Amino acid sequence: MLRAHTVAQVRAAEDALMRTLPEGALMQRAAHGLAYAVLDFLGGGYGAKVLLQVGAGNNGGDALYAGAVLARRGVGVEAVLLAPERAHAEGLAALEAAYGRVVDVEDAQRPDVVVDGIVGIGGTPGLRPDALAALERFSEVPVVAVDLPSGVDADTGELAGPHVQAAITVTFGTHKVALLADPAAAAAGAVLLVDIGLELPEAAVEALQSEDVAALLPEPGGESQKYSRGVVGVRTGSERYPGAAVLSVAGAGCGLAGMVRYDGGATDQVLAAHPETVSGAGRVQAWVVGSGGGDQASDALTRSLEDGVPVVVDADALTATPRPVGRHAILTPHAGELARMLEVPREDVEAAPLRHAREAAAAYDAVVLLKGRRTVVAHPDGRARINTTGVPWLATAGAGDVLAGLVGALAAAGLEPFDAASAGAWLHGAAATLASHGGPLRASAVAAALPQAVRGLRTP
Ligand SMILES: NC(=O)C1=CN([C@@H]2O[C@H](COP(=O)(O)OP(=O)(O)OC[C@H]3O[C@@H](n4cnc5c(N)ncnc54)[C@H](O)[C@@H]3O)[C@@H](O)[C@H]2O)[C@@H](O)CC1
Ligand SMILES: [K+]
Repeated sequence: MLRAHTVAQVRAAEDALMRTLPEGALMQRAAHGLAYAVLDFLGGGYGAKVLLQVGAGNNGGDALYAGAVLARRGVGVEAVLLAPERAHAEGLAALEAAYGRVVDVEDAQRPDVVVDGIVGIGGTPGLRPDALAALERFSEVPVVAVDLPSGVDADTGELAGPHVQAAITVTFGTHKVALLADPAAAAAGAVLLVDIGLELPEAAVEALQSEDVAALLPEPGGESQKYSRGVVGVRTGSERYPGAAVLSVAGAGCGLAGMVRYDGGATDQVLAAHPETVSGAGRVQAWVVGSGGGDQASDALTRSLEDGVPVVVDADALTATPRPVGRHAILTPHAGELARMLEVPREDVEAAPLRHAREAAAAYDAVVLLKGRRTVVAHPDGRARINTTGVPWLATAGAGDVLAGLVGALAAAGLEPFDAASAGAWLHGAAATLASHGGPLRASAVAAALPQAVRGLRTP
């Protein structure tokens, strides 16, 4: 499991560890990890040029100490001090002892890499004009961010004005929430974690990794039969929108549940595309409702909720969802749908997806899966998972229908709603990556790649 912690959690863990270590030891661990990441990024040290942007706090201290390590490896290191009188004194002395130079930004040589040590977890969101001006001097040079891209809100992943756009972020001790949650996560680039030995409490936000998904997936045994593996019922699509039915049945029919039952208005098309489907109402272990259901979606939702089994609620059924609906429901909106559900502008949801997914989970007392580049799964008890698989090509019509069906199959197979939603998002993204191969894809290709994504988890 990849774990992300809040600033308060990190500070408490750092304080506890610092009491057991010699002064400055933690910063040395951080700075060495940072220096080696920069060397890796440069592909070697000798003859390269690095410019450090150094703020007033320990984040700047990390950059200065790392600069000293780099300078001893033959890197030409220059440092711009954004608050010269408050720059980390020992870090500065170390840099100067290694023949690194402090320069005014207008005198700096063109570097191969800029190191962003402006602010870390002690920063307020946004960047001050002097920091912004210093960054703009070499705006086309790749940035390695120290701990976080400066300017983002560490605990929420929200932005408030200008921020650094990093190629990579080297973070210390644990991930920060902003490194998982969009929009900030999109500013972090690739994230490298340097272990500095922190003992951390339960994470504020998690991201499932392949081994976590593998452990959650159902495993058929010799005694298994189709009913014991779970039946997923699908009430999506309509005569007018048969495609949504075909695609949600394709997701539900990924093979993780024992059987798919279709009970909607597009039976002929569903059976033509997926002859293994059973048609008509009957007992199921989870329902999927909403996609392309038009006016019938609300009725399908009511009947499905009455069964008391997990219900995946998508698309047209979302606005008909009672509030609270209860913890057997899994709501799967995109930003526009969540905005309508919470009666807020869509831009507000996009600017703060983690916050809005949590608000909706609390308001509906249900698991909420908010689709996006970094899909958020929020539990009404406050837990949240953020999905890191997928490719931009996945933003294609029908992909959400496949996801709803897949999550329904996992719930029918016995996964808790929170696990079904987060494992479903992971597999959906992994299947999209396989289907894409770096190129465009159709939603049906994502569904077709699901068995391969599952197989990949079982044979590492
Ligand atoms: N505490 C520790 O033991 C360790 C801390 N480490 C580093 O220390 C960082 C935290 O250091 P600090 O607590 O000193 O805080 P920071 O260095 O993150 O920032 C605080 C300073 O930046 C200024 N500032 C705040 N917001 C700003 C903005 N928007 N624009 C410009 N300047 C702004 C403030 O005046 C303050 O002096 C971590 O992110 C990490 O990089 C690491 O060395 C690991 C060990
Ligand atoms: K930084």
